[in-house]
Amino acid sequence: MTAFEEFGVLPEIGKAIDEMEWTLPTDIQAEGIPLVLGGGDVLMAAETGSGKTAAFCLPIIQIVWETLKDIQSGKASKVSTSSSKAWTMSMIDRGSALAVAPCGLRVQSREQREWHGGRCTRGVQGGGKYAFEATVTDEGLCRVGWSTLQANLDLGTCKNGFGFGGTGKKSNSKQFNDYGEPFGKSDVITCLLDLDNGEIKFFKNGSSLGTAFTINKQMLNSAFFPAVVLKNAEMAFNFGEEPFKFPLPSGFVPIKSAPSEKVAANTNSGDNVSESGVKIINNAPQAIIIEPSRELAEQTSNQIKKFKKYLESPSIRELLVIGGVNVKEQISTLQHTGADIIVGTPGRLEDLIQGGYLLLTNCRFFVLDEADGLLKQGYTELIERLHRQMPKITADGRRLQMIVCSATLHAFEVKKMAEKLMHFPTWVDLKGEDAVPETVHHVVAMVDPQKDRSWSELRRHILTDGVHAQDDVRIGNNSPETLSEAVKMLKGEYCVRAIDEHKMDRAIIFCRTKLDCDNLEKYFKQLDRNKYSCVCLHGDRKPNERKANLEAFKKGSVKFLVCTDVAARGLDITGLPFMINVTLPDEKSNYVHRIGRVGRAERMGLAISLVSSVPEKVWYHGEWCKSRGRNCWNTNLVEQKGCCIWYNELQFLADIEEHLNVTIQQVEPDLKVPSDQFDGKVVYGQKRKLQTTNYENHTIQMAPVVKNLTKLESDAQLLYLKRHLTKLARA
Ligand SMILES: Nc1ncnc2c1ncn2[C@@H]1O[C@H](COP(=O)(O)OP(=O)(O)OP(=O)(O)O)[C@@H](O)[C@H]1O
Repeated sequence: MTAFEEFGVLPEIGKAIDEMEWTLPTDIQAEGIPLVLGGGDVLMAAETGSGKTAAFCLPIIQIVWETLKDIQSGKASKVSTSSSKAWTMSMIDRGSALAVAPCGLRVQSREQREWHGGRCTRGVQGGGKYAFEATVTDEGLCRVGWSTLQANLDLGTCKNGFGFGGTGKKSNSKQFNDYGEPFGKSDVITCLLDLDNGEIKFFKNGSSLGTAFTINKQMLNSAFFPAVVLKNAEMAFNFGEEPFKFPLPSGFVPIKSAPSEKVAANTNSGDNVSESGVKIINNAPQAIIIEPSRELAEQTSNQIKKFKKYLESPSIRELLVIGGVNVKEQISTLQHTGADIIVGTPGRLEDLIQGGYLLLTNCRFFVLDEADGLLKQGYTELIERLHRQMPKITADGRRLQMIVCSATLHAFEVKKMAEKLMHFPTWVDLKGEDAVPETVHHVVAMVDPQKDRSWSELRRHILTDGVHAQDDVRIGNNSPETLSEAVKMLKGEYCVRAIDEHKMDRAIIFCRTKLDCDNLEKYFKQLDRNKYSCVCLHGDRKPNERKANLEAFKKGSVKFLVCTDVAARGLDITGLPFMINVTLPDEKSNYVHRIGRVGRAERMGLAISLVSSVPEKVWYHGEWCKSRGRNCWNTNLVEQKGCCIWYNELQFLADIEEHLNVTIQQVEPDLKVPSDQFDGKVVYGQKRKLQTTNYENHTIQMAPVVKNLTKLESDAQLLYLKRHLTKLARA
């Protein structure tokens, strides 16, 4: 049995892991895998390079495969449907503060400022006349009526919801109009839906209040569900389980007596367990994994391919859904081959979902990798929208599981999102704060153009970004602009010096802008295209070039990868020894991610950040810049409607240090890293020699303890036997 199997992983997956020569799960895997297998929502916060990808991919692959197997063997079709037949208020399709009693026939909200609504587990469609009774059981504000599944839970505030409120108003599409009369505690409201004539009306304590709404023809084909919304109030429902308190007008029946062919399931609530149970639908995957970049999505998809290698009959179909690739191919795969697990970037995923090519009806895993990054990139709404469209209980009765990962999960946005979308999530948080792995040595080198005047004598230097084209920049003038230009020149020199000093033959180099990357690439080529062979990875490069460049770097056919933050997160390049930050990121979490490209999987890495001691004027093309930087040479400051800002790296350094609660070691401009600074024994890119690793030497570490325990157990057993035999002899 492999160590992974002891954590509940299937032997077939264990075999694939064995082939990858992973001996033991990392800490995050040991904690995370059982939690996901157990069915919970999990937030995984662990350092860069600690193996988070496998921590969520392995259990997902396993459950997806087990489900496929169940479907194949016909087990899934035996899923109980008894509860699904009940007419109750949904435990799932409801606002966060709406409590539903276990019987499902009484709801309450004690929220005083906001309205919280809910819908019934069943609805009706396709003609007929139906009714249910709602009784006000406590003081407060109530609105009750009918809505389709597309309607807001806040009944009456969109075109798909029709409500009658206690203040004597009817409401639809936020139009609140006088209707009937007010109602309150102990009043019984009969809600009547006439699908033959397209009418909704209400009775109060048996007296008709007249027609409240007429339903247009288009909407009449939709399924309508009993719905309610409350503000600090309570209501009880009778869908026909009990005799009604007041007689119904002729032709109307209690909704519970609707003929089965007219009954619709509330698919928002997962009460869509059909008699035939789970079905495989080609374009309705079981898992959606969202990644912030194409490269990362591809990497995760490749890992899944490796893990699922020995899972056969049925085999798992995974699909990569990223931009820059022909969408028609993705659509065709979805329609013809199908997909069980989708790994994708947000934009393309959304296109396919909105286009109806990708269905969320069977989705049981919703994974946000690099979640804080996704939220910071502005995908909060998209995530919420997708989450809303996913059934909260799957067709075989399992709850939708949401898994959220990052090395920097300690962000306000993440906590807010988790509170809103996740169901009692468990935090697997190994450090309790954002942290840098021990395997990364990170240092900063000050670039001070006032102390280091070498820039004034440079005969050859990096092409700078041109922000000072309109400024009076010249040697001898110590203006902020001149010093800023000097920093740009010096950074090119320091970067080359760092490479030479550490004899780097493999490094990832981060620049702030795409232009900075291009300029550094040019400079390297100008200096020596073999010694400093490099490729660029940033958003202006074509998808194919990006892919080829990353491949070239991974294969070692070029030494340096010059990139923007597009490559900051998640990229896993085995044994990468060095990383250089030409400019610090303004987002502190990105510092953690950037330096985390080295020091992964227990290998050592060195990260050097060049930090300007003076403010540097840089490009900043915001929404106001029509071309978003392309051929834009507006060197005015943003305050003057331009596209430049003054960048204060010292401040960013202070922010990073405060966030990580560390003082980052400073090195001299010679960029030597004192060997006694760390343990002095490291070879960057290789595993630590003298220290025991967390997982590789685990068995060796544990051996004496296990031996001791075995002896104690055997002693205890002998003692027991001796006593028992003595007792027997005495008897
Ligand atoms: N149990 C294990 N044993 C050995 N190597 C492992 C194990 N788990 C993961 N790895 C390796 O560790 C490296 C980092 O894993 P992964 O990319 O999942 O890290 P991560 O925690 O997601 O990092 P980041 O936060 O940067 O995205 C990969 O090369 C992976 O193959």
